[in-house]
Amino acid sequence: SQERREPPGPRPLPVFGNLFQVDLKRPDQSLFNLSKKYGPVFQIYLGLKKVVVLAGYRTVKQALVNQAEEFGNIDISPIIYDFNQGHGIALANGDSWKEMKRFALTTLRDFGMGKKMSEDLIIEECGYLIKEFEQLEGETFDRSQTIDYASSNVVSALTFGKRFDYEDPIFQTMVERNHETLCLIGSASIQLYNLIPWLGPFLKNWRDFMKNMEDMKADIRKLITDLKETLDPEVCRCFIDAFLIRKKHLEDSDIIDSHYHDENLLFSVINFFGAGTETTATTLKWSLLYMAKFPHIQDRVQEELSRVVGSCQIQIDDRKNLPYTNAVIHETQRFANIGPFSVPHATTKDVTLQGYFIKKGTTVLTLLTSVLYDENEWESPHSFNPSHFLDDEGKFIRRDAFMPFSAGRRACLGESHAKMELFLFFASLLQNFHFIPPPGVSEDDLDLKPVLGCTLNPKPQQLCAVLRR
Ligand code: HEM
Repeated sequence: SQERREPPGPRPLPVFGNLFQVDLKRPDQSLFNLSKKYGPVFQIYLGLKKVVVLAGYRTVKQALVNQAEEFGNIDISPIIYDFNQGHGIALANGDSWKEMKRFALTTLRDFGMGKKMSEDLIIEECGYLIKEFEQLEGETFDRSQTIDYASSNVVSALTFGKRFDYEDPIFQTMVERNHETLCLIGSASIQLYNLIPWLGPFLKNWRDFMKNMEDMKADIRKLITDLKETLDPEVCRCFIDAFLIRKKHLEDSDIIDSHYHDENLLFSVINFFGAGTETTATTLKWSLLYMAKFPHIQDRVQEELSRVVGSCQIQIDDRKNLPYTNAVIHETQRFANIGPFSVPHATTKDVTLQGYFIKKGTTVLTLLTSVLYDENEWESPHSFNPSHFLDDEGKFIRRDAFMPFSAGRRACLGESHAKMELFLFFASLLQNFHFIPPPGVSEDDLDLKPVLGCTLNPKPQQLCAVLRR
């Protein structure tokens, strides 16, 4: 019947499905192109697996916001199950997810409202990051590791109640391993494993992944143990403390089968570290590359910063007086589009979307590329244009299709935190340094084509940070 009409899509080959129709270098672009042919709701076969793709702001919003419940599960593929066995926040579903997310949101909000905490620890980290750049004395740098460490330290301070020295070998290993694990999850051989799980032990990437997970869990368990041993229920130092205190309260009231158990703590922490490090760091790397690439935009940011804050310490309250800087950060997130697929979702029940029937448990990709580059929403989607976020008087404006954090009930838990971090890091760096291509390289030579890792990353390229003071 009409009710059961499946979404259209290209005809699949046996076994391979539509794999040959997807450019693996930019799969998101391929799917965006297919949506122009088949419409905003279409299906493709990645091998034997059927996936429904949602494209464009209107459609993605309709699913994630208006039908939030129906489209609100994460797709638990075999590798995701190996990752966390259903525990934690980012890759879990059901009551446990709901309770963990609620708890994490409240806890982060409390840290932000105790005002000083979140803001101060980001400002402190800015200081360390600036010192690292100063030491370069205008020499070239490739932007990567220091920024990863700074970003990871903000999440670490929230979760473990302490930052790490950039030279700390254990910390360096944790950051590197986190990156490697995310890349492994995205690798071709792990996708093969997802289709044919018994292959696991024969695949090097799967074995590496499992080993990484064990090492990561061991490191984090150790950090948790240290906090447990020094826990004072009257003083909450970090997320882990907040969790342990809640757990103790429940146990003291003889509630022992709650969701507040060691595995949920362990994987929530792993999620914070995993979701909070790479995303913010990659965005920041893009922002510096754009500034070197578009010097007239950098000049305007620096003019605004000089005029509004001068050489004072930048604080979050300054954001409302820095509309151009804020617009540049938003445009960076839009244009860089670091998580083009978001996280694969799955339907929680049979559902109809725009007249198409989608069965319970179907994998759904919300194509964020098609939202952040939606031609019906953005005046000039294919160019870096901060005016997307400014009105005629130069005031900052929000845009509905600004959806790098996704939307609806699975929306990013760290959104307001990440925004604070991006603003303070970016504005402090631009206040102190001018970013330019290295000697002998012109702005035109800087390459904006992304490389697909676990996020869309800038190509490794050298830049110079010239002190402005
Ligand atoms: C620029 C920075 C960031 C971007 C672009 C980003 C983006 C995203 C996206 C697209 C999702 C998936 C939403 C979905 O499934 O529909 C997500 C989920 C999540 N993010 Fe972020 N994120 C960022 C920073 C952070 C930070 C700093 C944290 C931690 C403090 C964090 C924690 C999480 C968690 C825990 C989830 C899972 C939420 C859930 O499943 O309900 N993220 N993020």
